[in-house]
Amino acid sequence: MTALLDLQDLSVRYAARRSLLGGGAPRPAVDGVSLRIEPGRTFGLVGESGSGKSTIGRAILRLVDTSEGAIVFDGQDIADFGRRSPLSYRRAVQVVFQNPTTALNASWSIEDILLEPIRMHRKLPSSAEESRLVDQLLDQVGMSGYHRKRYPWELSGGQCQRIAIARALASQPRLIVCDEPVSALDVSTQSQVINLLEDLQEELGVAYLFIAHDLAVVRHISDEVGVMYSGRLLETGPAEEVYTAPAHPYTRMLLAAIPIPDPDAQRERRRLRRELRTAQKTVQNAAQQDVRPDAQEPAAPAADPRAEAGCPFQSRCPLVMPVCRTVMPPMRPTAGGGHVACHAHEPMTNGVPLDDR
Ligand SMILES: Nc1ncnc2c1ncn2[C@@H]1O[C@H](COP(=O)(O)OP(=O)(O)OP(=O)(O)O)[C@@H](O)[C@H]1O
Repeated sequence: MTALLDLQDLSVRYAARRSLLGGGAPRPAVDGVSLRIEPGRTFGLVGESGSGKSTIGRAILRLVDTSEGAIVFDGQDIADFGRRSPLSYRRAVQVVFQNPTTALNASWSIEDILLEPIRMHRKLPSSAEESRLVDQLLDQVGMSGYHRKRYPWELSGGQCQRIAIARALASQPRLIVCDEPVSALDVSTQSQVINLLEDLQEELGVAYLFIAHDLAVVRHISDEVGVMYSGRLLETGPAEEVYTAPAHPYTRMLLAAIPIPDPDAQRERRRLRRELRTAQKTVQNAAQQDVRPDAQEPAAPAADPRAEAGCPFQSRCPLVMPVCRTVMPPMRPTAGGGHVACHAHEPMTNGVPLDDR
């Protein structure tokens, strides 16, 4: 299937912040990220704070410039648009931000908030039709006509997020960048909003880039998942595969940190920890037997992962090897149809380890 959105080796650098030590080269906030989103599907992008997730969203929305690589939307490199995106792109790609109360203009009524994108993008022949569309959008996000004359500050966080979703839908987008859309909501509201997004996707065929710092949040909504660390994508794959057979030590650590009351899930987590310990021993044994000079060097922790060569996860990785300190591992296929950037991962070809062929 042709990708709706195709990020090709995308890098984004912010201008270096001034420090007492002087400027220095700007470090990439996003470093060589490639991912694809098919029409009507959801890509869940996870990683801890500062890993570069929102920067990818901002680059897609053209709020920051791309330093290297390309963002191809529906077959077109968006760099070809020039400084200002055409209305067609702004119509096709919408955003829902984390904080619904600040994302909505507090001095506008809900009706005005929805009428603005309707007038900009839909060009309906009469105000009666615009008004009908306001009702329809409210209905689609589970709100009623009663809310038309209300203001954002009169609504709950969950209701504001529903309005933000309705506003995004007003232009009939093909992709919505959902940047931590449920992080500011309580747990029961989170699942309502996620269910709503899933229902809307089924009804409208819209695709989502769903950004979250928590793997648990993206599990059910995502078709594909990508795990970021320090500007790099370390693992991608079909959501179920990433959750049941995580290939990167960082993904395993993130999964092991999710609190789950379910005994089956706890068993699964113990299995993941065992797997990680076994892999750790295998790597340590291999390093001891390795006669290469660099194999003898101790794995010193790196102060700033992005300032170092090699894998950005090296300073926290239980499987770190000397090569991890000098060479960024390329993305290699995993048995489950995903890709992982890890030197400790057994390379696969069509699901078969290379050494077993
Ligand atoms: N405007 C900016 N100027 C300079 N550096 C920035 C700017 N915005 C973000 N950064 C830096 O870029 C890196 C990636 O930030 P980004 O916001 O994309 O991460 P994130 O994974 O979305 O984290 P969070 O969930 O906290 O938003 C961080 O090191 C951050 O400090």
